[in-house]
Amino acid sequence: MTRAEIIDGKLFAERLRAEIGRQVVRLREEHLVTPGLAVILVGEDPASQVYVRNKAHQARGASMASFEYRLPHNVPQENLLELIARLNADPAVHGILVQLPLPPQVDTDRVINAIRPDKDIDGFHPVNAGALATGGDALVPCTPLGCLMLLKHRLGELAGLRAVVLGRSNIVGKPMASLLLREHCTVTIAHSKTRDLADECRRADILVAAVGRPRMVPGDWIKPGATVIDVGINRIETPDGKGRLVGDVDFDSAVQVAGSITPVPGGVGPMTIACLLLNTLEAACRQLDLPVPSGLMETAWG
Ligand SMILES: Nc1nc2c(c(=O)[nH]1)N[C@@H](CN(C=O)c1ccc(C(=O)N[C@@H](CCC(=O)O)C(=O)O)cc1)CN2
Repeated sequence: MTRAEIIDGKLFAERLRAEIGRQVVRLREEHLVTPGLAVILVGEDPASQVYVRNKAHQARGASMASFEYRLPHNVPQENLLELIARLNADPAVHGILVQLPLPPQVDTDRVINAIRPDKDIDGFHPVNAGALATGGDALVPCTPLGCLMLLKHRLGELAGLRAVVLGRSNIVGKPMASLLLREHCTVTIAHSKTRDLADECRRADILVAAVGRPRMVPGDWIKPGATVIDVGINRIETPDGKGRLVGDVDFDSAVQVAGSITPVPGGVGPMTIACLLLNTLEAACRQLDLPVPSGLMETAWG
């Protein structure tokens, strides 16, 4: 059996970010506007600190303005809501992101609902979630948007393909299913209560695994030649004590069966931040009634 093609999300994300950077410079030259991204981190979770640092760094790398807010883990919810209200009203800020997860004293839904929908570059606000589900103009959650870009890059036309999305979260599973439906795939959402999970997966031309369980999907759940998108980022123990990241798919067995597959790390993860920058650029253009640059993905891969 030949090995699957590895879908290089890191390279794709680098090229996409470079193209976003060129569009940001053009926006500044032609319209005197600099897209601004505000990132809020509550607490000291080590992984979240890394993601927030990377988001701010990559926003600056794409010539955007970046504003970082770090709040203590025990911050009262009201203080966080006040900060969001201030950023909602700030014309230099076009996109607002609150890094998840939040500590237990904070009601995540209240926080997400407090962000102005047109500045919600995570696409988590119910207005954006509803618009995506009903086929309207939405800011789309970054991870599923990144997955879709990788799929279109690999497969081109997706219409008619059978897609299984493993996982039903609001952040990945549900928006991923909506995006695939929008591309005219035949979509199944599978989850922990799905009967005959392995058989469901084996029917998929496209399998998106987003369950957060290390190496849950073995190679024999995969249809030969299928495209596998692994959203999982799970840190596991190793004998040397250093630990390492693995996905929700058992890469070593899956790579023998699939037609193409995203690795972990270096697959979907880097696309999440690139798509965040894309959403920030889009949000800035919409707020200022300027045309949203199109074809960025095609140009990036050009
Ligand atoms: N407000 C949000 N919070 C969270 C989101 C989100 O989209 N919005 N997603 C995740 C974390 N996340 C971005 O915030 C994220 C996760 C992983 C990566 C990434 O590039 N991963 C690398 C590996 C990194 C490592 O070594 O640890 C990879 O997969 O190659 C980027 C962003 C939860 N919270």
